[in-house]
Order: sequence, then C-alpha cells, then structure tokens
Amino acid sequence: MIYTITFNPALDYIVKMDDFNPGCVNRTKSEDVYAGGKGINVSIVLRNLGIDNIALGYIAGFTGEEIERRVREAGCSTDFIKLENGMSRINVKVKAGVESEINGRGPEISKDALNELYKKLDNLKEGDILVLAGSIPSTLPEDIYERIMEYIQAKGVKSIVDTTGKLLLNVLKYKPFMIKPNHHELAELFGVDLNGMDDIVTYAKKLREMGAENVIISMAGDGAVLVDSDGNVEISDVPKGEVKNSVGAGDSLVAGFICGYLKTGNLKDGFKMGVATGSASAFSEGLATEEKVMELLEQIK
Ligand SMILES: Nc1ncnc2c1ncn2[C@@H]1O[C@H](COP(=O)(O)OP(=O)(O)O)[C@@H](O)[C@H]1O
Ligand SMILES: O=P(O)(O)OC[C@H]1O[C@](O)(COP(=O)(O)O)[C@@H](O)[C@@H]1O
Repeated sequence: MIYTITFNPALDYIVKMDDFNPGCVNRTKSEDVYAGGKGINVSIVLRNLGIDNIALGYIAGFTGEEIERRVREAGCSTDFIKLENGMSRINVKVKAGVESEINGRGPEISKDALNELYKKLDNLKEGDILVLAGSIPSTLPEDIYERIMEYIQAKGVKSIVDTTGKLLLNVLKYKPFMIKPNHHELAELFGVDLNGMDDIVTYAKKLREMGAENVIISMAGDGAVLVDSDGNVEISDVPKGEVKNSVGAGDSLVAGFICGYLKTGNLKDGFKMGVATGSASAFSEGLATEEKVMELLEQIK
C-alpha cells in the first residue's frame, strides 16, 4: 500500500486577477478552492492515475472537514486524525501575472495526537511506500520527519520525502528512497547560488552522498534532473503547453514518479512519468488527470 502523510493539510484558495495592488481593494476575476497540502496532492494524483493509497495526517475544524470530503470525493481513502482545537489552514494563491502564495501555519498538534500517528504507522509493512511531504505546524519538533523515518526503519518501507530545509537534511541519514527539492530549495539547502546545470547536478549528487538513494531536482518550466542510486544522471525537458496553475506541480511529479516506477521497476520510467505528471498539473486548472499525463508523456525527452 502507498501511504501519504500531510501534517499540514490546507484548502488552497486560488484567485486570479489582472493586477494585484498591495494596500488597495483588489477584486478577483475568478476563484477556486481545492483540497491541498503536499501529501494530499500526491494522494489525489495517484488516485487519478489509478493507484490506491491512504492519506494520513491531521485535520481540524470546518476546513478540515471540507478537506476530507474533497479528498474522499477524489476517490482516495483517508485515515486522518481529527484535532480538537483550531482549524486546518486556508492557503491563498494569488495569480496576477506572477504567482504569490500565502501559506498558513496550521493548527497545534498535541503529543497525544502525535502518538496516534505512530499507532497508524504500525500498520506499515515491507514493500509499502510512505510519502512524507510538506511543512509541519510550528508547534511540532523540527526532527519529526527524522523520528518517523527512524520509527519505520526496520520495516523495509520505501520512503519518499518532499520537504525543505532542516526537515529534509535531517532525514538523509535514514536513506530515503527518493527526495525531490526544487532548484530554489536545493540552493537554500546549501546556501549557494546555482549557476547552470553543472551546479545543479553537483549539489544533487551531494544529497546522494549525504544519504538519499535517488534525487530528483525539479526546475518548473525548465524540467528536472534525476541522479539515481547508481549515480547516473538524467536530464529532462518539459512538454509544451500553456501553464494554467502550477500549484501542486511538484507533488504531481512525485505521484507520477511513483506510478511510473511501480509499473516497470525502472527509475528512468518513474522520472519521465513524474515530469509528464508535473506538467500535466501545471497545464490544468486542477491536478493532473491520467489522460493529460499520457498525452504529455510522449513528448518527454
Ligand atoms: N511552467 C511549467 N511548464 C511546464 N511544466 C512545468 C511548469 N512548472 C512546473 N512544471 C512541471 O512540474 C514539475 C515540478 O515543478 P516545480 O515548480 O519545479 O515543483 P514545485 O511545485 O515543487 O516547486 C516540473 O519538473 C515540470 O515537470
Ligand atoms: O506544506 P507547505 O510547504 O506549506 O506547502 C503547502 C502547499 O503546497 C501545495 O501542496 C503545493 O505544492 P507544490 O506546488 O510545491 O507541489 C499546496 O497544495 C499547499 O498549499
């Protein structure tokens, strides 16, 4: 089974406008609401690609109820822990020429609630895949992903970690199967400016040396790089299309990678399908559908 964990689910409120003027009343041209949060997006896209999975994580308040309703409506199984206080966040994405995001902090997760999650992790067994994705509410310790990796270490579960900063660096010693920072996050991780593909490959390789088995660096419209467990490097461009909403593109890449990899057991197939799925989401108002992914897959070089 594939499990995703989203510590900090969200309703993504996506507004489009011609211009955004800070300090003024701005009016939208359109607005949409989606269930979001990185693990949840991975779950929904996996389901769109025909792959069963269970979405774990924390929800709270009326926003949490709506998130769960939408994730189920998308056909995913959920086993969320319901927090008694607070509400799941609403993340605002403003598209006005450029894209700006305001992502909330999220509700407090108590020690008891954290213990409940560990009980759910006891169900994982060899061959399962666990996706840990997204930020954590500020009340949680910064080593929480690391603790989870340690907890499941002996089970033979393949872990995929899509997060940033210390949360990511701290898990490397547990040898995650795959990590997927974008190129901005890669630069931040090492405190460097990345000048061109050689630098990106160099620092992706460093993440492998630090423990990650496979590393994908996504670069939005510039494609993606894979450094696999044998040190092979693959570079992919992106298919052509009109970008409609790139929120969730990175999460879609992760879902597509899992799908492609499971189909053939080949990392390169996972990588290609990942890029096609990321772009399929970028070229859609919502998240990637199987039809769109298959159409774009043929174009990936
Ligand atoms: N402007 C774009 N044009 C085509 N594909 C895109 C675009 N933006 C994102 N994608 C696709 O989504 C993938 C992940 O996007 P990226 O923005 O790097 O991730 P994240 O959302 O994690 O920052 C890219 O590798 C690419 O396949
Ligand atoms: O947990 P974080 O880092 O605040 O990110 C949450 C946001 O990321 C998303 O999952 C989108 O992620 P990507 O665009 O990086 O794929 C949104 O749905 C959500 O609002």
